[in-house]
Amino acid sequence: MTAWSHPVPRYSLVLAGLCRFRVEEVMRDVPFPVARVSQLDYRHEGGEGVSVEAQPLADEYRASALELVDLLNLEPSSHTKLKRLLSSLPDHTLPDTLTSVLRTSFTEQLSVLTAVDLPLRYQAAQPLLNRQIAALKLMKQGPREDKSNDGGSPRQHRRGRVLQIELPRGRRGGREGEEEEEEDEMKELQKRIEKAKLPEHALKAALKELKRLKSLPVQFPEHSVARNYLETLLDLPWSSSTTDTLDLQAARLTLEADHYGLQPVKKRVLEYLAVCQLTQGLKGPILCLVGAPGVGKTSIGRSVAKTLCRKFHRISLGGVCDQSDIRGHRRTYIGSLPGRIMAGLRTVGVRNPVFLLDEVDKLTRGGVHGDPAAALLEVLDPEQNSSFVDHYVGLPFDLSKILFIATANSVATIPAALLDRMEVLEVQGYTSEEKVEIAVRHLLPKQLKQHGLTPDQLTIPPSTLATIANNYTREAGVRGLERNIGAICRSVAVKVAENRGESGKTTPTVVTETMLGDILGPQKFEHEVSERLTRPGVAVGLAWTGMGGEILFIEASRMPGSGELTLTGQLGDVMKESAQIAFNWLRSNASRYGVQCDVPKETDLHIHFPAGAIGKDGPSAGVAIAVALVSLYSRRCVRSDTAMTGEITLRGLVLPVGGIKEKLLAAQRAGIRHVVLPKRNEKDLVELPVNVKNQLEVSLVSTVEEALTKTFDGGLAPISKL
Ligand SMILES: Nc1ncnc2c1ncn2[C@@H]1O[C@H](COP(=O)(O)OP(=O)(O)OP(=O)(O)O)[C@@H](O)[C@H]1O
Repeated sequence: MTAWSHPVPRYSLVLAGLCRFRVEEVMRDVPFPVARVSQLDYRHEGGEGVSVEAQPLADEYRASALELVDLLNLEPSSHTKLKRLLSSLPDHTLPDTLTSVLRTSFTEQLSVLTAVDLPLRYQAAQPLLNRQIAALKLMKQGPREDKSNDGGSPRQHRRGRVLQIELPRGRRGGREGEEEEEEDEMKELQKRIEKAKLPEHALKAALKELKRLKSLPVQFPEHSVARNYLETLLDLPWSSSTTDTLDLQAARLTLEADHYGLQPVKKRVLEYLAVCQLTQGLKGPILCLVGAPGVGKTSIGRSVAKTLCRKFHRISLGGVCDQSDIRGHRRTYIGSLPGRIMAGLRTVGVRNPVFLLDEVDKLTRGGVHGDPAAALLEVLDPEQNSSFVDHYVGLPFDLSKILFIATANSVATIPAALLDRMEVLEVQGYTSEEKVEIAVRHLLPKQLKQHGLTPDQLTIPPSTLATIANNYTREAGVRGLERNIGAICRSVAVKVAENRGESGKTTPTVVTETMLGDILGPQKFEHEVSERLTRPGVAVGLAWTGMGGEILFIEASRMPGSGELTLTGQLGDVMKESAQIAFNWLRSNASRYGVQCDVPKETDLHIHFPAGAIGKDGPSAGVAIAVALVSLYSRRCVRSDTAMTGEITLRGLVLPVGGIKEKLLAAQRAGIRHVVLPKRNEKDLVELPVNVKNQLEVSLVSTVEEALTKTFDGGLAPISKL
């Protein structure tokens, strides 16, 4: 098994306000505004303190700020850190910094920002800080009913108390305005509830929550929790859906237009859609598209949604290790959220979208907070999903109208119970020729459009595309190819933009193979097989991973020592056992091949699988290991155009292995001309594209003996019979 990780670039933009200024004149608007400004305040870092007049106000403000920190219930270490941070802030920046983090309205923030004179700024900022402190104190006391009975709701009493503590008389009008604003918002929510066409159980829950929301002071954390919940409830598509417009003929055309090749997958997808149409339902098995990265799995999902005129949403399951990712967190937790299914429904706004469950094979199983696969099972089970209850939403929601399509790189790691509910559709890797076709028909036009170019401005001939596919990428899919085409488009876009600036005209660019070095840098992959097979003890195996097929070098070497067998290259147990089997087969057959297999005592044997940083496992390298060992001990080189795959037994039989098509495509990509395969894999050759069949000579073998006759120039036959 192999694993690669590509670093994902992340950027952060930091904006810092330096001073207050007044715009005197706007000189230009596009591409960004440029203005002449006059500076209103500016202090050098660590500069002078505040004026004598402002100092008492500054001291009072700082004391309140420290009081606020004490009320925050922080961990001791965070508490100390925050206090230290506050003490390090100069007096004149404190009101700006703190106001920006307090719970304040936009108008209030603006009032602090527009106060250029420091005393005025403190006067504007202090009440806001006081209000927050009072609210925190009140919260600490806990919600209590106000006994004074002069009408109005308990919430108004509590709100009133907070306001009396901290609002100077002059600002009370502002707070009343805010209260009115909030009342309006409640009315708005009420209207939304009425309009939302909620089913009865959801309507009841929404009205109950609204009632609760009205009774909660806005400063209470529960207020925002209740509000978020109500908004989630109202955003869910309880009754809205799109109308399916399934026309099989049109579906066929869309699938053909969007994808080159992939005939078996398209055929099966059409069958699936036809059954959906006839049964007016989607109770069939969930389709699971399995294949290497970049072979078009997501893209097929998107086309299915397009053919049905449904909305499409992709849910990435990679790394999901907690069932609450699927089923949501219970609302008792602050910051709890609905699960990915409900969040997806909220995003698409209809209850019958196409959901693509991406990377089901990357679900982490057996997490401490419940198995996400079990939760997913419930989502996908047609018997249960008509009343799926997300922990956050807490109400049954009908998921049966959703069309789920799953994708995975390999079936091996899909949880068995999930796999049982799915119909696996293999999406194979592409040959070099197919990649060029895909690039010409789809990738290049797409990239041109994305970069604002036209075919008149940039042409990449098929021969150049083939060089990119063969020498700049080594992949089963076409994502790397698309990325390289994107890089060419970017470099041409610069030229086009520059030329346009000068003369208003563009010169067409035809990218030849010789230009690739300048644009994409040196070639990343070469046909190195023949160079590496010039010494005895080296053989080429064929491996299959979730990333597609690979060629795998095997190097064996012996040296004086004490009879030790060393295996390196991050091998899994099964692969180590394969090496042991191959070696012991050779020891028991050494005399028949006239070789001195004298490992015990006099020599050490070392077998290495290069690309040592990548983990490898599986039994399919057995034949290749045996061949490398025979090559080492017989001092004969393996054929320089040959690669092989197959499991071996101790008796020297060659057993069938998986991933034949991907392995043969990888061999063809690496410039191999001859492959040795287990005889029992003959049936897998049927699905091989004709051009690959024509380019590769295939030898089918049942025993290691037969394999040896095929892998050495002139063959290698035993000198005596068994
Ligand atoms: N047969 C094809 N015809 C046209 N375009 C294709 C074909 N195969 C792949 N592509 C294009 O290649 C790109 C990558 O495909 P996509 O994202 O669907 O891959 P994927 O199999 O879902 O990969 P992953 O497993 O990494 O999610 C997309 O731009 C897609 O349109």
